Amino acid sequence: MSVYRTLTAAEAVDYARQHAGLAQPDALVAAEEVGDGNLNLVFKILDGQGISRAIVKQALPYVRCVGESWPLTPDRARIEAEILLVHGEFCPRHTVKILHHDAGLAVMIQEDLSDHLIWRRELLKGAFYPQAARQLGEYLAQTLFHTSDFYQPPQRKKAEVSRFTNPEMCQITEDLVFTDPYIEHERNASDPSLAADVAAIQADRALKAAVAALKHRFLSQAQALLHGDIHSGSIFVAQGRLKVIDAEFGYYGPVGFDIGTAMGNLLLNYCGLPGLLALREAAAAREQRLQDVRELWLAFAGGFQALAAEKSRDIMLAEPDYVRRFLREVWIDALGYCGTELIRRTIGFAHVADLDSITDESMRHECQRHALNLGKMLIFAAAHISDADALVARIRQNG
Ligand SMILES: Nc1ncnc2c1ncn2[C@@H]1O[C@H](COP(=O)(O)OP(=O)(O)O)[C@@H](O)[C@H]1O
Ligand SMILES: CSC[C@H]1O[C@H](OP(=O)(O)O)[C@H](O)[C@@H]1O
Repeated sequence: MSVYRTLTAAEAVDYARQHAGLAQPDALVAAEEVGDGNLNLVFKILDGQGISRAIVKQALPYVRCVGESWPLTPDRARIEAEILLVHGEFCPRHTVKILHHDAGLAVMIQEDLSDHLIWRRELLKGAFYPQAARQLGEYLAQTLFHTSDFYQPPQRKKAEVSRFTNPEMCQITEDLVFTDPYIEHERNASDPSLAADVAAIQADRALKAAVAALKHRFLSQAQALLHGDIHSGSIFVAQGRLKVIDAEFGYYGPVGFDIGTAMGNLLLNYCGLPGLLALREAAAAREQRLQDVRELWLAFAGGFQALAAEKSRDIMLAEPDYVRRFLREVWIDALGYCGTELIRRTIGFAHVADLDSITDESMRHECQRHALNLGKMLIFAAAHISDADALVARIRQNG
């Protein structure tokens, strides 16, 4: 195993030449660092025509957007690469291909997806990808079913839980999603005019108890190998195509966390649209987002149910009444986690462009308040929302 060092652009090119497995490695001549996430270095490796042929992604030993004052395990790169390999085995159509990885250097080489676009950026412009939500639901059904106890032999599953124990990254989620927004914390960030809303959230004992229950399940329910941070910025789309990247927060956790995070990011866009687009376009795009949320759930639940009927290896778990009961539990969890994502992306450490890029201040605050209220409603009402149509009706009632 190699010893860790941070790669320069020139070293990234050499590395790709040696390890990407391309037919003409010497055609690779330059690298461009394009990382725009919170954590890592990402190089596009270019040929003589300036066309990107592969991606070299390396974990830094700290949180990139903060600096060396926030150290962070580079082992997250091994976990990310290995999760994407597992997910790629079960859903190759919608998982980025990992061409090579090295745990010592905390580096991986991925297929280049430059012929796709980041979904969040498309959603900000009001662009609609009618198949994307269904494809994301399919990715979630395949990856979560095949890594769950429905499919994995129990001894192998326990070994996998251990291989993917990801304590430092989980702690970030535990803190940033489930704790900081509900207390005064220096990592939180929100517009000063939301101060009263923030104070109300932080004083709401019933809300804190409901979020505590969600946090407890995140801490203790090893149901399946999650992506762990499946937001629209970690999803590439093109017409009829969708690919998931960036699984470094993954671990064995509650299935509803992935579903809720994905839904939450679609709903953050729903809340932000009136501040991002003109009235008519915003209204149309909002309808598409509601359709996306519905499709996402139906594709996931339908896919999981079909896989459970066809491929479950545990004959007890395969009992159709139990599968239905399990999916009901996932639904309730997902609505709760959708609520916590809406809240943490509005008043916590890591925000989203769907709200923060709204330039009109009062409109931005209105959209942010909407996200907070929708988040609270979902956390409280989760167990009383029967299905995807009832969810859409509730969201409409909420504003
Ligand atoms: N496989 C890929 N193909 C093309 N561009 C990529 C690929 N992976 C990452 N990128 C680019 O790098 C950016 C950051 O990647 P990401 O994996 O989200 O980093 P981080 O882990 O720091 O959040 C993406 O938004 C995208 O623009
Ligand atoms: C200190 S990490 C903050 C935040 O960043 C991650 O998102 P991204 O995919 O944009 O890097 C994750 O959501 C973390 O909660």
